[in-house]
Amino acid sequence: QLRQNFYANICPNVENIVRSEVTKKFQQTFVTVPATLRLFFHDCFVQGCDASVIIASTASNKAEKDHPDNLSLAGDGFDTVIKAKAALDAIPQCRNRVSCADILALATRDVIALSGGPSYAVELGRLDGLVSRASDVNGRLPAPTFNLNQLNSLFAANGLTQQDMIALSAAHTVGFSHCEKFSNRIYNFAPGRPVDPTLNRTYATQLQAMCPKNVDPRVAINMDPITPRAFDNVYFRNLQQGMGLFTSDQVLFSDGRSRPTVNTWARDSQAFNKAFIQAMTKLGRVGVKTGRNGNIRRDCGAFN
Ligand code: HEM
Ligand SMILES: [Ca+2]
Ligand SMILES: [Ca+2]
Repeated sequence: QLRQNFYANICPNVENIVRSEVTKKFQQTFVTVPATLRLFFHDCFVQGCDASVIIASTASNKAEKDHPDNLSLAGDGFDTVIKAKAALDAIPQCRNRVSCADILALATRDVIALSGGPSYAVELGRLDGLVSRASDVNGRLPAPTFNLNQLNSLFAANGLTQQDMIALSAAHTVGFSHCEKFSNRIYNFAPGRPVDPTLNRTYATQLQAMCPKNVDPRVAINMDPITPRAFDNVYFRNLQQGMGLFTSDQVLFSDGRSRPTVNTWARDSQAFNKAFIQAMTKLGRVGVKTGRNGNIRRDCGAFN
């Protein structure tokens, strides 16, 4: 099982070394924050938190990162882990002793704190996985069109409650989305009703301006239009205003079963922070590898 201070005798400075590399990377580009956070989520939901998402494809194996749902993972997340790993490997005592999965868990905690979110103790001791197949991603990641039942059942399959799911969705308080991920909501929602009625009218018009039909597919927009670079509970206030970007965001307010939680966390950032920390800690326990199911990779992007 995981525990805090797992590396106390193996690599006592691991947390400082990772934090200092993540901070350097953050100073170069803010994208480090959303990229690392999303990478951690996509790792944990497929084969557990085992860095399987970081593995590169080879001639004989199409890896998770080349599944369509992972193609939009920003390179800066992978790069953050690789840089932190290199810094650890430069210290003889730490060389190849810290798993890539744990580095990603620590880096995720650090990017959240760097962008103004809560900090928390990270449980450690994950091993890196021995399998990474694109086909394993099928059906394991949520789609932006999901309704509450679909969200709840996918998160429940990972041991997470509706509360955890709502708290984790607030990760969309930072970062970007490509236009195609929500274009259905602004152009062809339903026959005779092009715009999703749960979408704020002004916001819908702004989205149409930023994402015209036939927009360059590389265009990406802020998911939180108000505080895109702050990890905060404005995500929930946006939902109250009809400014959730995806169906899967806005449904948390539209559906009466999740709306009370959204309202509470929109009002009370302390309560949100507490729930978020608990949910991230639970996310970090999903499918953890121990013993013969894993190892510590020498290169996070390739099996030993
Ligand atoms: C609840 C269901 C979720 C759905 C349907 C969903 C879907 C998406 C989609 C479609 C994007 C845009 C990708 C793109 O166009 O590049 C995105 C971005 C993002 N997601 Fe989620 N997501 C969900 C939950 C989460 C969770 C639990 C986390 C982390 C704890 C997370 C973190 C992020 C981040 C940080 C980004 C921005 C990435 C970037 O700017 O590079 N998401 N998500
Ligand atoms: Ca994984
Ligand atoms: Ca924000």
